[in-house]
Amino acid sequence: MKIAIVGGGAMGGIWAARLAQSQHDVSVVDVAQNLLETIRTQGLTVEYAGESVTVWPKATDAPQEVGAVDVVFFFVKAHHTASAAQMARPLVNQETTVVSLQNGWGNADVLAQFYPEHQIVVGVTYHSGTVLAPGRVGHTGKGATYLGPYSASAGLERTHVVSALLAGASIENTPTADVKTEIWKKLILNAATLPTAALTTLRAGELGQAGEMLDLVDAVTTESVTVARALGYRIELQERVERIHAVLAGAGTGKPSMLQDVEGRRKTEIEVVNGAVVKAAQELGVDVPLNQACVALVHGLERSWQR
Ligand SMILES: NC(=O)C1=CN([C@@H]2O[C@H](COP(=O)(O)OP(=O)(O)OC[C@H]3O[C@@H](n4cnc5c(N)ncnc54)[C@H](OP(=O)(O)O)[C@@H]3O)[C@@H](O)[C@H]2O)C=CC1
Ligand SMILES: CC(C)(CO)C(=O)C(=O)O
Repeated sequence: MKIAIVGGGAMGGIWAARLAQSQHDVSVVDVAQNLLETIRTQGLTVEYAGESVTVWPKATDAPQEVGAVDVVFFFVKAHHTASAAQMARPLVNQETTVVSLQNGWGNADVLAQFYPEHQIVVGVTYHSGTVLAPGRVGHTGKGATYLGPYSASAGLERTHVVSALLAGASIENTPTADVKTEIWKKLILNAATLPTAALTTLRAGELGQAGEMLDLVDAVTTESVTVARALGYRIELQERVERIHAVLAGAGTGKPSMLQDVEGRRKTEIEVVNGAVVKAAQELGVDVPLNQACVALVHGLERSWQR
């Protein structure tokens, strides 16, 4: 299949390597010139458990050179989704399936401003990755991936095509019509783990060690689960707490994505993570002081970089 990955950083790099290894025609579309130059001259290298694989996808900032593809995966940060979707228009014709497995709430709504709703497949992934250098990615954790149609009226055909594509590239995944529940479940994980890691510089495994920080992770989880349940999602607190502890332990020395952003002094996704929980809570009239504190602290940190 002809595949494009828009955003060839940590997650996009992992996806591009897996799909290229499965003999698909993969193009990485990105704006970072040093990344594109490295992929063109040295290939894209992904390291996992002490082993590394190098693949040679096309790498470009000119999607018109690639043309329409069968599937395009968006792996940019949420605040870049709109500009990336605008740039990626030449990749999409009426056959193309557009996929977002980004973190946070609202990415697919943005994509739907650019592409027909029935072509969009949305979901979440519990894989994790770290950019070690441009074009060199550490695949720090493996986990489940959930996919489903963005539009309730769309049916699961496109979801199954993407699911088979990923399964063929050894990316285990579950197609589901109830993908919004899975997106909220991941949002709860991210709200609990991303600002706590970003504000302390603790890596995933360190954050998962028993103690006051893990207690705080659990308390943010409890708050966000209350909001999700008030919205009508069937999400169990105990399941979330156990899964979050397992994901943190499994990601070991990996740096949660918001910590990577803070270390690089890049704008974070706090707005679409804890910010989304706060927004939903305000609409419901529920108090979420911990999520609010996370938003304020991360915004404060971002503001300090402008001094
Ligand atoms: N890292 C992780 O472990 C996980 C991340 N995610 C989610 O996946 C998404 C991607 O995250 P991650 O891989 O960490 O991000 P990265 O920052 O590692 O990679 C994003 C890439 O997109 C590029 N980019 C920025 N703007 C555009 C644009 N307009 N068009 C094309 N490319 C662009 C960036 O370039 P530049 O650097 O120059 O901005 C960068 O190379 C996020 O939503 C994240 O939350 C989900 C699960 C785990
Ligand atoms: C690794 C994980 C699952 C949680 O921190 C993640 O989603 C991220 O880093 O963005």
